[in-house]
Amino acid sequence: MTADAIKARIRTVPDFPKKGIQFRDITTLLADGEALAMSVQELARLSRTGQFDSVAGIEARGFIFGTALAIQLGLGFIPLRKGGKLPVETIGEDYSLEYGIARLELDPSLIATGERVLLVDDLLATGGTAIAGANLLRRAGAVVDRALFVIDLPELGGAKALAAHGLNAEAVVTFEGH
Ligand SMILES: O=P(O)(O)OC[C@H]1O[C@H](OP(=O)(O)OP(=O)(O)O)[C@H](O)[C@@H]1O
Ligand SMILES: Nc1ncnc2[nH]cnc12
Repeated sequence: MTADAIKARIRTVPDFPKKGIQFRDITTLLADGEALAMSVQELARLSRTGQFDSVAGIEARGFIFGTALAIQLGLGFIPLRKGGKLPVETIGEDYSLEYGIARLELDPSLIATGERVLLVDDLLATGGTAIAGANLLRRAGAVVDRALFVIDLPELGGAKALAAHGLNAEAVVTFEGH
């Protein structure tokens, strides 16, 4: 029921940002206080089977849910930023996603060796973004084996791709089709 209520608040926009993409737009979910709170509660519930020292979120939409979850769990938040945004020395990964290519960067001094980091993003499609995020965190010394999403698009194979990289992926809701 909770998942259905959350799903009902997500808007689907065809052919954005490219023809053939069914864009799952979370802005309608964010604008609904009850649905937003439920989404964060569901992420917190999924996280309870693990022990974490911090939460990392992926710019931009992953910052919203990742920060809210970190506050809920009483943990710090690690931002994985898009290329060229951080004012210090960074490590970076280039990657492909459902509709393009991008780069993520991390300030490795934010991570203690062996720190257990929970990776969070709004949506899992091909998994390219989350794998790049996990790679960065691991290069900085973190232990990363869990990733949580509000939305999974299973037909794009993201969870399988993450599993091949040692990451267990779970999501609050799924959408069939692209
Ligand atoms: O599983 P993948 O195929 O890698 O796609 C998923 C990623 O795509 C979207 O981010 P986008 O790069 O559009 O950035 P935004 O959050 O800044 O809108 C989404 O927020 C995920 O991070
Ligand atoms: N179909 C989709 N909708 C929203 N964000 C996405 N990121 C990657 N694929 C997406």
